[in-house]
Amino acid sequence: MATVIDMTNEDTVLVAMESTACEPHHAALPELSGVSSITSQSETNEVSEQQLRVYLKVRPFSEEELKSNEDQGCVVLENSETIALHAPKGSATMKNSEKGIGQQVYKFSFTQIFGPTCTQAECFEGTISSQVHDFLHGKNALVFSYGVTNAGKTYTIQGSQKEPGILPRALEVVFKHIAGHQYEHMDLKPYLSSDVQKLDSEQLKVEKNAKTALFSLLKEEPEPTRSSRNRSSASSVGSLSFSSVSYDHTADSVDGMAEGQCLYSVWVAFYEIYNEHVYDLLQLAPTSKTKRRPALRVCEDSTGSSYIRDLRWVNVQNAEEASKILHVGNKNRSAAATKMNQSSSRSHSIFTIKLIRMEGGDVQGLSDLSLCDLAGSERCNKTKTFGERLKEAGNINNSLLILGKCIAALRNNQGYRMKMSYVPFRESKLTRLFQGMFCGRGKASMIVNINQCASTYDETLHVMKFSAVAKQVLQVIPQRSLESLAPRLVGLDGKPLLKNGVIDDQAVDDYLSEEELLEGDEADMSILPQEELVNLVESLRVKLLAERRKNLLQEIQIRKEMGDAMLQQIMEAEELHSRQMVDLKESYEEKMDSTFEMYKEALKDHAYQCAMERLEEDYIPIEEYNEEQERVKELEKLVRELEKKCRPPLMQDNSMQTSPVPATKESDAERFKMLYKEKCAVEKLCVDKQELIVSLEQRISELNETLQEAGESYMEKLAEVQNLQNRLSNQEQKIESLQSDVVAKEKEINSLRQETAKLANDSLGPSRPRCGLLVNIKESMTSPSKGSLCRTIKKSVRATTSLRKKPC
Ligand SMILES: Nc1ncnc2c1ncn2[C@@H]1O[C@H](COP(=O)(O)OP(=O)(O)OP(=O)(O)O)[C@@H](O)[C@H]1O
Repeated sequence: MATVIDMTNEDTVLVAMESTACEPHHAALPELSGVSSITSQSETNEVSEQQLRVYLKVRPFSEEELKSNEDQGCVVLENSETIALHAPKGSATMKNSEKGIGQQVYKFSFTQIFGPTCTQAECFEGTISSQVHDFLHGKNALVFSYGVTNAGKTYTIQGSQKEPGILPRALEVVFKHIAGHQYEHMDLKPYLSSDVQKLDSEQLKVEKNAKTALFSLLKEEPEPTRSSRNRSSASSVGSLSFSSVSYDHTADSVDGMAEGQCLYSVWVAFYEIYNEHVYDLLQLAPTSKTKRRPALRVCEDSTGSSYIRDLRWVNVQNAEEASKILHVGNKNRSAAATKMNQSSSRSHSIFTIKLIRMEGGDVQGLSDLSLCDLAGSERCNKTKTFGERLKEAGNINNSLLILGKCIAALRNNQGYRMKMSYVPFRESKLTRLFQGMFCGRGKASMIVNINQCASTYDETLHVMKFSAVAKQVLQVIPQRSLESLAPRLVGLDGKPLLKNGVIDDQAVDDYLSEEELLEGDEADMSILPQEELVNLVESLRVKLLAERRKNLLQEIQIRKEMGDAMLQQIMEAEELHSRQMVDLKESYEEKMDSTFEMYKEALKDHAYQCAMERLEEDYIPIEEYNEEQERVKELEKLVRELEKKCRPPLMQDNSMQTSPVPATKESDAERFKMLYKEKCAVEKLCVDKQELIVSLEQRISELNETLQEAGESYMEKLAEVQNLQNRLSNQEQKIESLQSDVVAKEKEINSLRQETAKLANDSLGPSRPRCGLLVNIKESMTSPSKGSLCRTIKKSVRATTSLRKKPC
């Protein structure tokens, strides 16, 4: 049976969130389910809070999808706010739920759900029409469509020819609203994030040419503007003066603007964020294939608001012109996409409308409405993306992930928290650009698009979980934010315009020039007029003081709460400690008892063991015992017999007790004597034996001593023998060496003899003078007085002969 998880339950949502870590929510959060309209929960004098409005749009099945059995009842609309997702067979969700991870059915609630049969008009009315209304009244708004590829995001925003989406409808409403009050000149242009720039005639010309060139891309000239019909009224507008600054009245456009009349100027921009680069879709794409589109930089102005530097703003006079701009952008987008071999939107595209409001000749307000068509949130592995596509998918997923992180962090930070989470707005271009919208500069809303296809169920579920968290974000909207101040009007150089067209050099000199400020990506700032700055500083100072006071009170409260909590913790710890001590004592006592018992048992065992051992030692086999008993009996019998034998003389003694008494005494005395003699003899024998023993012992000790002496002398002799043996072996070695010497000498002598004989023979031949070693040897041999060699030879000959004579 399918288990149902209600995603309206916030905790369940948090558990279900896969990619975003969320902490448990605070009680101050409003109830999540059943939010169908603006639920402005808490309104103070300064700020109002509003839940982020998250709408759901369910796309109808296409014919192909129906043919390929995509309709498996995965999406069930329960009512206008609640939807249930049933995991189809084969989906990862179903497999996981079968393994006990996750659920088969998830329920989600939305601000409002638009089913497959809903029209674009109903969708517009139900979603952003109120935001468009706010935009017309000076508030900023952001709408982004979110969903997987092919879920209908672009269709929701742009729609088709027959069924225009929310963007053309918004433009329609805007132009309807300002009809008759349109400022038809282009000389007031949005500048930085929230300023207005006054263009001179040259710039105006450039602006007009650029617009014409842009429209020529569609091979169409802009149609005559509806506002031109109101030119008469606009021409009556008198001189323009601005809230705190005025500009030169010489500009022809502002001549004749009526005092108190409200006029509007509409500007649009269309750009995309592709692979973390911002591209202007209203700039002509480079014709050369190798040339890359120039990427634009995201900068910040003095108020910390992000804007895109060098982004093209085009003045539009009616909805048709605006939709043409949309077409030009789309064309550029698809041209770039074709170059990059794209098939579906792989970038986040943003269409922004800026509305400049002038009243009584002053620029009174500037508001913007951005519609962001996010790239599909599909996962890389599912879509089998590689190379460039993988990089794209990585960037898309990354920026969406960061958007998710920002939303989760914003959601976590709302309400009371000891530690605020870092909101990573700056980690992606998308979040960096729309940071202001989440920080009180306007209202944001999200239209989640889903299809009902079974094959994309898992991705759709992921999108729904993301939106479930997004829906919990509370937007804090200040009643009077910095944006509610009139925008600054700046001149060509970006410096504020002062009264009578004179630039306050002093004020300007106090600040860096725009160029200087624009140095570096982050340091792009503009200059505020001094008076406004003073006011601003004063209001900020008051705010700061109030904030500090609030913070101090909060800190005191936090400290108190922390103190209480710590005290509570200490008390609990103490209680726990004492409980642990008692437990420990009890456990030790138990342990001691058990050890005591153990020892007792061991002692018992030991005693039993000993008894058993003793029993074993004393054990006599029964046969032996019986034999012993028999022997005892025999001995007793023998004793009895002996007693019997002894008895007759006793009986005789008894019977003759009265007559022969002296005879008995005599015999006893004799016996005593005899016994005494025997005793003495035995004693003497004992003494003799004792003496013998002593003498024997003496003899033994003497023998021992002798033995010891003999042993010692033996050992000495043995050592001597050993010594002699060593010497003998030495001598033998010497003899051997001498023998070998002798043999050598003999050989030598033999050779000498042969030599001599040879010499003798030679001497018989012709006489030659005798010389050389052999002659000397012979001479020395013949005359013993000559040479020591002869003596040596003779000696060795004698030694050899004597040795030969001696026995070895
Ligand atoms: N409500 C609807 N009624 C009829 N057709 C729709 C509806 N919504 C979307 N479609 C059709 O579904 C298809 C996909 O829509 P779309 O291109 O808007 O999706 P997407 O989410 O923008 O996709 P991608 O992220 O790839 O750009 C289109 O053919 C579109 O016409």
